[in-house]
Amino acid sequence: MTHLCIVIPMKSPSCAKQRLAGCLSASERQQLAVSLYANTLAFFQQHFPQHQVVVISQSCVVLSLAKSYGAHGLREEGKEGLNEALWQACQWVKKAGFTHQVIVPSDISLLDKQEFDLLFAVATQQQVVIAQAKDGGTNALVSSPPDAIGFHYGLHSAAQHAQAAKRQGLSFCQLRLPHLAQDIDQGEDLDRAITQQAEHFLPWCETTRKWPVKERQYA
Ligand SMILES: Nc1nc2c(ncn2[C@@H]2O[C@H](COP(=O)(O)OP(=O)(O)OP(=O)(O)O)[C@@H](O)[C@H]2O)c(=O)[nH]1
Ligand SMILES: O=C(O)[C@H](O)COP(=O)(O)O
Repeated sequence: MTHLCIVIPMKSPSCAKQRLAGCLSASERQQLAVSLYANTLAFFQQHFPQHQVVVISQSCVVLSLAKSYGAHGLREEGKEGLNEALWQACQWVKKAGFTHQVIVPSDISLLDKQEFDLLFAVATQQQVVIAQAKDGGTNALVSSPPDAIGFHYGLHSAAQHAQAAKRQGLSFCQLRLPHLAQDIDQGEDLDRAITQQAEHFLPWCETTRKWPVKERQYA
């Protein structure tokens, strides 16, 4: 019996999207981070209400927003970074008796139900499933049991997670899904997202008066 918990790690908005500092102001970066995060919460509440969602963050505002979308909020202890935050969340997921943990970042520009239907279906057949990010990162990580492998988010993390699963003799597979591969890290990612999914980003663009500016210079 699959009992699946979705874990969303979320930085404090004031610290988020630092790589966009070359093209967005601090308040624009904060607005973007929060709108992507709220969109992620709304997506799972609407399309996968049967799955528990857990958010881990240092920010009370982030945890309060999680609660408003029916998610459970976990207060991150210390400031050790993403991998430590995920380890803390994983202890809660294990203790709560979930068989599968699915880590999803808060900054995927367009979440696609069919891609997650596929991810969750594969998760019933493999102990680890890695949905690669466009830059070699990890944009979704399924593990069963939740602590099946350690967390190696950072440079080339998809390969790191695959090696960890292989080392431990676990069944695993890597997926490259068109929308799930697209998180927003750099200015070019933001322009692509606004251009390709304008209707989805319209509220944020209008709030911040930002629109794809072809000649915009990115740092
Ligand atoms: N709880 C928690 N979440 C984190 C931490 N670092 C990153 N995240 C989250 O992990 C996901 C991937 O984050 P990154 O792309 O590395 O960070 P970012 O804030 O989106 O962008 P940068 O500031 O440019 O690195 C996002 O959902 C972040 O909010 C952390 O230390 N703690
Ligand atoms: O995917 C990862 O390992 C982390 O999210 C960091 O990668 P990113 O900075 O490309 O999002």
